[in-house]
Amino acid sequence: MSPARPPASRPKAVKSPSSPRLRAAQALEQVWSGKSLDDALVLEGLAPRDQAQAQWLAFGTLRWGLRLEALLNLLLEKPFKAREQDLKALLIVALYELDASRVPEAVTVHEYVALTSQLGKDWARGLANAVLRRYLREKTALDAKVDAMEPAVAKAHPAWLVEMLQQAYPQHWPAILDANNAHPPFVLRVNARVISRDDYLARLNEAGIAARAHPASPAGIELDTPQAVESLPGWQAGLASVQDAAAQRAAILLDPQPGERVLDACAAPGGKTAHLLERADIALTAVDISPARLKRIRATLERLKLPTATLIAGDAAQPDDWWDGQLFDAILLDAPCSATGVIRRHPDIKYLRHAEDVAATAVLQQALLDALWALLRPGGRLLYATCSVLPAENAAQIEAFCQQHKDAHLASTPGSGQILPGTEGMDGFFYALLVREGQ
Ligand SMILES: C[S@@+](CC[C@H](N)C(=O)[O-])C[C@H]1O[C@@H](n2cnc3c(N)ncnc32)[C@H](O)[C@@H]1O
Repeated sequence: MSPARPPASRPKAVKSPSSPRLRAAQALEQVWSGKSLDDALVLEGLAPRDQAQAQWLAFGTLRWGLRLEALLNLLLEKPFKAREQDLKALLIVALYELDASRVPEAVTVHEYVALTSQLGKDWARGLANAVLRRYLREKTALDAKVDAMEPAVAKAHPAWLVEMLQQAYPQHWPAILDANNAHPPFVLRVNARVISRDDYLARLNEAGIAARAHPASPAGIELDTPQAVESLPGWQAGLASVQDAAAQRAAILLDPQPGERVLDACAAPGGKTAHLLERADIALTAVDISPARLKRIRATLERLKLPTATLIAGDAAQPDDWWDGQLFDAILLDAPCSATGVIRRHPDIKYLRHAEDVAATAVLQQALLDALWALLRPGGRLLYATCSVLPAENAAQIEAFCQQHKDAHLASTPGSGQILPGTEGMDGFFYALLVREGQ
């Protein structure tokens, strides 16, 4: 009698797969469970080309995932079980790639079918093959079916956000959804301390990088295609930074004057801190609650060769813990917010934010405003900023603040107010410049 054969070993899923497609699928699965895309997408160990593909797939899949999930449901006889979320994520990435890439479809299907084995799910090869081939056969009809579903599904947004946008912008909400699904432009801010915009445009031109002056920001330059920052002329010498034109408005609106004491209250990673220092010689204090993020400010100021600022890890809503008691001439409060204005840059927001977060964030913003107002000298100005499009965090927040603080006056400065995503190519932002009455 021959000895009993050992049971056939089941293939095991690979932890850090070499396939960029699997890395994107893993990232999607982790964002579903609450991780940010920055933390979820692991690029280590991939060649630069594969890193770019993993990023392209992860961003595209998160941008359109809520729609692709509905599409996948139309293709399945029964939904995936909890232990099959890895397979579900892989098929959603596959549907995105089949729709968005120019790789021959048969090759793409073949690749994804093979990847089911790397998940340790050989049994799913037939299923993946059938689902993806049926999608290709019935694409037009299936896409039309999803187009006809409610806007939250067809335009891939969470239903709560669509409802809030419809309420706030009864005319404009469809354009906001479209802008959130568009690819963001790659925008630079030229360091005005060391080079003019025209001269930096000439440097880009010499380097063969197509770019033009941004119409919405005096220091802004928009590139035709995104670039690795290290390949930009004078990057290490601090000639330029990456920053959307809407974010570039903060320093312009606060307009720091030489010698002023300025507080940047929620400062990390420091894009606006640096811009303030590029515009004037000021005594700047930058506070952020996250010590890890505060380190990034230091690195940014060093690269840009800017004068030092006082950097403090602290809670801006509890100034007694860190304030030296001297009033500020100007304060920037770039408050934590829903980030609903920058979804085109951070599509994971569609999964990570929830309706109840908006009210909770508004409470935090109010506490920050109240605490910081007491630090402003009479006649001084506080610029309140968010990258949100929701009135509860913006206009309604400021209206309530002005009602409760009779010494607060809302300045009607051009360029302030609500910027909707896509307006003049910008991210969605909100600015309110408050002046404290008195001398
Ligand atoms: C919108 S981001 C600021 C972006 C920054 N101004 C820039 O331009 O690079 C908000 C920041 O607020 C910080 N933050 C959140 N709650 C805070 C608090 N209570 N006190 C101070 N900082 C806080 C977060 O760590 C985050 O870095």
